[in-house]
Amino acid sequence: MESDHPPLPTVLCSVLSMKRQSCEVTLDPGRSLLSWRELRPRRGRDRSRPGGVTVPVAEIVSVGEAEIDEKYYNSMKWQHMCKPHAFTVRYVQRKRKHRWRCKEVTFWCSDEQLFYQWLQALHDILEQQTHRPKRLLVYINPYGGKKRGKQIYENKVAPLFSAAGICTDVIVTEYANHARDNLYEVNVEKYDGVVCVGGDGMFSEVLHGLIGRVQKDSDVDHNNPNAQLSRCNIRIGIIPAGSTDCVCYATIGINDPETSALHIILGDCQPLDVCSVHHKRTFLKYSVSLLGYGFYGDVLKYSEKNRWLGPARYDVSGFKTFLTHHCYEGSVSFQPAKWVLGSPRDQIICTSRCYICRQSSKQLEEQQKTQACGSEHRDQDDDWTTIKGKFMAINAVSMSCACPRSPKGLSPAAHLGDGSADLILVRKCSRLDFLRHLIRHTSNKDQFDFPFVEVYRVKNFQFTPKHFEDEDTESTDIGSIGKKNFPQICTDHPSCGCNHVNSIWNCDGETVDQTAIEMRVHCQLIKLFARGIENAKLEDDVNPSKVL
Ligand SMILES: Nc1ncnc2c1ncn2[C@@H]1O[C@H](COP(=O)(O)OP(=O)(O)OP(=O)(O)O)[C@@H](O)[C@H]1O
Repeated sequence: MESDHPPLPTVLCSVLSMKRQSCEVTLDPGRSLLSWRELRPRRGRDRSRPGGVTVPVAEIVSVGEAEIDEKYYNSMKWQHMCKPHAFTVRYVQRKRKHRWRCKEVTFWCSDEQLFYQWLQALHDILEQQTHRPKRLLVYINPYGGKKRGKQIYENKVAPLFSAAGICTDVIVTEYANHARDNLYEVNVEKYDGVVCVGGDGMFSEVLHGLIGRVQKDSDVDHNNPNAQLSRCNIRIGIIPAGSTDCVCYATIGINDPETSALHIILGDCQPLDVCSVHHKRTFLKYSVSLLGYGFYGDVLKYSEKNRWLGPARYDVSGFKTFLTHHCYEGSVSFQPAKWVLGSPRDQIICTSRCYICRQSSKQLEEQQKTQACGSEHRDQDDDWTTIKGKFMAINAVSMSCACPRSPKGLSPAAHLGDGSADLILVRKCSRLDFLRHLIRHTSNKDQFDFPFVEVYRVKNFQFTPKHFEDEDTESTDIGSIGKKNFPQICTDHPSCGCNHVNSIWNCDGETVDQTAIEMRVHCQLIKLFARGIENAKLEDDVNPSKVL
């Protein structure tokens, strides 16, 4: 009688040589682990402790025939090898602060047959990692950040892609929006991912190109603020080479090109919420990190005027904006995200394999199933909350927005893929109070714990500046009002600090001209080659390569 169970994969275990030491090397396909340990620990090592390394197959970067170093081979002849038969395994090694490095180890086999058996077994097991990309489209911004995009890609990323057997088509952009426009034309189907080498602006270009392309292909009108956008299944990789690299930092935990390249090679997948921003029935932009009016809008306005200062422009402009201390009047309406499990002040940080994001993912799947069966999913329209006032800042963040300058970010407990954004309202306050609020972003204290700060977890919101409410809203474009210096109405005396012109919206570091906007969160609209920020303690229990 035949058994119903598939045959158990056989464990391959051999004695191979590594750095002139005999090692017991084991490939356990059942547990997806490659491990090795020295049979006789080298002098100076603790002999009572069996040393060894275990690497999950999921973290092997590549396996290949070793490049033979003649000198080394000659010194190996004592092992009775008449021909060199060695293979090299490259794998991920975790360093401090979420930094990854590609480590390599070479094993020497006593005969050709054993060598091919190992090579075949390792190739077979890597073939099963079907989520890994084989072909990538790469866009390089040669002018982002310190203008080192090309150099970073060629020196740190391309050699790793090539070692991992990834084919690439590389486009060095020639003008702003080159990547975005190109994504409307290329045959994206033939790629497993799109990689951008640059900063947040470059990522935003690729994001707009890809989402726009998918909506075009599936006949979705992106000008309709209520349209159900089609999800993009092609993943985006970010090789950080910009000034801030906020999206990379918040999804991987570090701005490091080699770490990002390794996440791409391993085929990581992190779903990400995207917010659409509209003015009436006109699409303006997509945002994945910060949509900020008031303080962060003004910081961007000044920093754009001073691009020649390079990355330092953000500090200069932040300081200047703080000194000007403007507040803006208007009304904010929003619908709370009632179904999400977390709240902005619960201190539950979004980490890799985040439970809250996974729950949203399940809900999204169920919603899509219901829609596929013909039932309409309807949002409730009756739970709008409106807040009127004078604001120093209105920020909607769909991720923590952590970056090296602000390691906790604007909303430390915001989630990457829960389908919501944290709406932070900083009401008019003294300069000192505002400074206290800003300083809290760099400390462990709750930055929302002030009487002038409110935070809500929302699925959408609308903002109307004060003067816009007083005007004929159907015919007036707010951007042009600002430009014409239309007299502004402040309900207090002019000395109240309310600004006479509007601020602008800062949408992921790009300016938006219109001030009256509506924003909606699209749950897990795109996917990144990332895994969220690893919780070092948890990850240690689950897998990483470690000395046992
Ligand atoms: N070849 C190019 N010439 C001029 N501008 C370009 C080119 N390629 C891309 N851009 C534009 O440059 C802008 C800034 O690029 P990028 O985001 O890479 O760097 P950055 O602004 O220094 O970094 P960050 O956005 O992280 O602060 C983007 O908005 C992008 O559209």
